Amino acid sequence: MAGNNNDRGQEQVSEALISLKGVTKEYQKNSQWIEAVSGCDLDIAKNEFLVIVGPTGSGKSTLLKLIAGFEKPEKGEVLLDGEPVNGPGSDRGMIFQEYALLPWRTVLQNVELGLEFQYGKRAENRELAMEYIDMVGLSYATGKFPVEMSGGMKRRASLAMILVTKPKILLMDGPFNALDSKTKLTMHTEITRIWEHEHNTIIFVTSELDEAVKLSDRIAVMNSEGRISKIFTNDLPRPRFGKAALEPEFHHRFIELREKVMNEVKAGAGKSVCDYGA
Ligand SMILES: Nc1ncnc2c1ncn2[C@@H]1O[C@H](COP(=O)(O)OP(=O)(O)OP(=O)(O)O)[C@@H](O)[C@H]1O
Repeated sequence: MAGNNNDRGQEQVSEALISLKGVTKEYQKNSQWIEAVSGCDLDIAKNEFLVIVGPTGSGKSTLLKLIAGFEKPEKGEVLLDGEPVNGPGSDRGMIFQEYALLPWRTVLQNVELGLEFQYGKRAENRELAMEYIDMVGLSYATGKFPVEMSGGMKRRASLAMILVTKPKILLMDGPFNALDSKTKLTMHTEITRIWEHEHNTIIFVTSELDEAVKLSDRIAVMNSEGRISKIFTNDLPRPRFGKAALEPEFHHRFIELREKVMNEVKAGAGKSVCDYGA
């Protein structure tokens, strides 16, 4: 079974925060039923930064939606702290590729909205919103509307909107796709800093292997059959930015892991599109 074909990464999770047990999700596509996710077993530890990679259509987004509770499995179960997930909850915050900002609200008003949904209008919402806007480095732009902001600023604002509600689990689906490389680098530093500060558990989908190796504790590879073919443990020391990343030994290990993951993705791509580059 695919879930058993794991690297030692799977063995290291002694106490799982999230457990997927034999999870299968089917969709009807072109009048046929397909298994978008097929018999997945996966344990994710508290405070872990897990990155999921795989070819197009391998079920990465579907796996996140199952953990978020937006989708229900046909077979198997998703457990959170040992309890079955029956729907979305404030303990899980999902960040999509698209921005979730309301165009007629400023940064501050958008971030406050997250709190209003959860707690209603309260005096302390503004102060808390400001704290998280500061955390994502946007304090200079609290009064700006989405139309006045760059892609990077909108990502930051979306991140603050979710983070302010303090979800213990962050589900991030290609959150930094389509950002220019400089902004992406800043976002990588920021999300790592926030994760270290807030101690949340992050499950992050990407189509970029550099991003996967830079951010992860472990990397789960999905294949064209919707299965997890392998889980790699990422032993690279942190921090992984700036001077540390320029050390020859670090660079060598970085490339080595990237290659291994790349080979696994390619091996599992089948006929599906594999846009992970050379
Ligand atoms: N709501 C849906 N209805 C029908 N089919 C769906 C639905 N959502 C996903 N699928 C199909 O399920 C499979 C897995 O989709 P999913 O979006 O999870 O893959 P992915 O790995 O995230 O892909 P990508 O990297 O292209 O975003 C694909 O074949 C997709 O077309």
